[in-house]
Amino acid sequence: MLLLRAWTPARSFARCYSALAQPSSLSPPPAPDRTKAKADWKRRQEGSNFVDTLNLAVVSGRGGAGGVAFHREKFKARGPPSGGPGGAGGSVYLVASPTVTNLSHLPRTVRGGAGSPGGGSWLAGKRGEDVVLRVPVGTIVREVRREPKDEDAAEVEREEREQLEWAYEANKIRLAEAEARDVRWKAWKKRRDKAEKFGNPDDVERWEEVDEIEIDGEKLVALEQLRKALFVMYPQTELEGHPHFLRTEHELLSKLLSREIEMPDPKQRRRRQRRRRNHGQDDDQPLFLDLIKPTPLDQPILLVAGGQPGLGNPSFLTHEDRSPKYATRGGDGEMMRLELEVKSTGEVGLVGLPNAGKSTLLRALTSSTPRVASYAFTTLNPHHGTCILWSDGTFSGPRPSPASAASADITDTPATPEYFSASSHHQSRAERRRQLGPSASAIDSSASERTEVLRFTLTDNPGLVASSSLNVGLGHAFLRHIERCSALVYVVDLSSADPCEAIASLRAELAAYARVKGLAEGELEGRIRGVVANKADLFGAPPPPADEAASADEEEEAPAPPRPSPQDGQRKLADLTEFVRALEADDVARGVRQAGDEPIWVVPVSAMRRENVAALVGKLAGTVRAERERAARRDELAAIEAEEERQRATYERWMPPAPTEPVTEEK
Ligand SMILES: Nc1nc2c(ncn2[C@@H]2O[C@H](COP(=O)(O)OP(=O)(O)OP(=O)(O)O)[C@@H](O)[C@H]2O)c(=O)[nH]1
Ligand SMILES: [Mg+2]
Repeated sequence: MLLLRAWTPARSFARCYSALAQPSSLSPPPAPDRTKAKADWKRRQEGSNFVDTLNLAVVSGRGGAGGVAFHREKFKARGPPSGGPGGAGGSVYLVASPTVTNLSHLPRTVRGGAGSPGGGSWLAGKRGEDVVLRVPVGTIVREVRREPKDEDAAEVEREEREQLEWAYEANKIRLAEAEARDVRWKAWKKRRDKAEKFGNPDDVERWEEVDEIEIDGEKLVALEQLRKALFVMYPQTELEGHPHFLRTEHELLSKLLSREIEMPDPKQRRRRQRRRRNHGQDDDQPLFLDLIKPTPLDQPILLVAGGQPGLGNPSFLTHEDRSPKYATRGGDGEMMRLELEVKSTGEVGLVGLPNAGKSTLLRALTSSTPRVASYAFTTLNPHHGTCILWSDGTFSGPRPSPASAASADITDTPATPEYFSASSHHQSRAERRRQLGPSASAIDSSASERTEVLRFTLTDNPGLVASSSLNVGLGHAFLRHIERCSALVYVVDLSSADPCEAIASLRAELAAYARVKGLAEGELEGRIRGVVANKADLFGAPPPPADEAASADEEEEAPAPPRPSPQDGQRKLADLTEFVRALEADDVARGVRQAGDEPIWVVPVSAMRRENVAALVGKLAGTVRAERERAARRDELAAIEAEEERQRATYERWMPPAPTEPVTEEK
């Protein structure tokens, strides 16, 4: 009865609830991440379903029970046992995939399929379906454990253990009785057979069941409950005094006691934590994965293994027991709670204040189309683009835009660019090519001759504001994606009042964030490789109006404020370069940067008008090549170190230890 009481849903719910309500004294629950909720809300407001942090539970499927059946055939009334084994439960795997960019496709609970029970005619049950979670490359996976630290949970565990011990004791008594009875029965049968053959059968005493040892009622209930959870019985079978069955039961209970297998939970009311490697020992660390590289598809990472399949009744066939009328149930699935955090990995990350033109730049250099608008925080999640450099000196990033509306297609575009609008969908290819203008056809015509020289990824990050590092606003939600880029580039608005001030502010934020996250001193500032001075077109005379109608409109409007001269722009650019050199010297003095490193480049561009972007691509390509060389050198060094370590370990294993005491020679 006690066992039943321990497993009633109401009780376990009350316990779970109190376990949640009472914070454990050892590990205080983390404060709710308000910034995350705010970031998600803001993204939803903008119509984006980008999710970069997620808590989810993964549960593997339960194994199917083995079948209990006997073969039936014409002229063969009592065939052999023919129950098939159950199907194994489905496991849950994890794969870091380059084709996934966020976690919005993942549900809160992921379940592996349950295995089907085995059938008659030796038919095995169907395997439960495996589930593969696909997460973006750059995802950090942490296992969250709610340890049953509080007294209530410990009490449940103690009760469970007690039930198991009682069941074990009851089974032991019954087994001893059954075995003794078996011996007596065999002796009695021998006597009776002899008497029937040679003498008077009435001389042999009647077979009498000897009174069995009385077992405590609670212990019997505990045994019955566990029996139900462990075995499937043939209909209308009474195996209470069956020695072979009791022996199998004894083996299973011993394994449960020594924690070789887990306690079953017949109704699946409670999910078990992931099985510890050392069965209940605390030395098994929670799972932690940092998926920097894509996982090979043939080597997915196993999170929780599916439950073991149950055995069919032929598995219990022995010389003594020719018709076993029982099979075992499948093992329970496991559960693991995970916390996923995506930190995008890009080769070059764009860092800048809001409205500096980072998204416009990404559109100009790659075929990625992040939203662009003249207000701050247009971008709320990172956007990636790939820039390809061809042998003829061109780069195939941007989709060529209609020449007549060169600027209109970039500024203040809706979320869906016109390239994807319904009208352009139904255009013929020739029609679209005509619309794209002569530049597109020039590139296309030489496409067969040119070859790809370099390909790199660029990441447009949300704009940073002062105190982002303190998680103000959507601070860390934005900064986390900068952490992983191997090279960083500042994007500043050259036409703003003080571009140097912008760089100083960005630099301070990066330094503070590195400090908050426990990164090395100057880790993020040290990754700055260049500065893009954007909006250089705002200096000097405005471009001529596109058509007459537009110029007529402008004449009616109030006169525009005077534009700064090209000389102003050059002066600002020189100041900016000087400021960057001073920062570089400071970095070298602090040891963040090496004196021989390539200098930080400063390139003026107009991302909107796509002017001087070719020069910028050249600089970015140089940076990417240098970074790749550096990474290759690092990998080489790590490989040499690992090899040295391996050789040292081998040497220590095979060489005799040095004598500790001086050996005295006998004379
Ligand atoms: N004149 C001029 N305007 C530009 C240039 N680049 C961007 N802009 C304008 O600047 C505004 C902001 O551009 P975005 O690309 O959205 O800026 P952002 O840095 O991505 O902004 P957030 O996403 O808010 O961080 C838009 O109105 C663009 O049209 C440029 O080279 N010249
Ligand atoms: Mg943007």
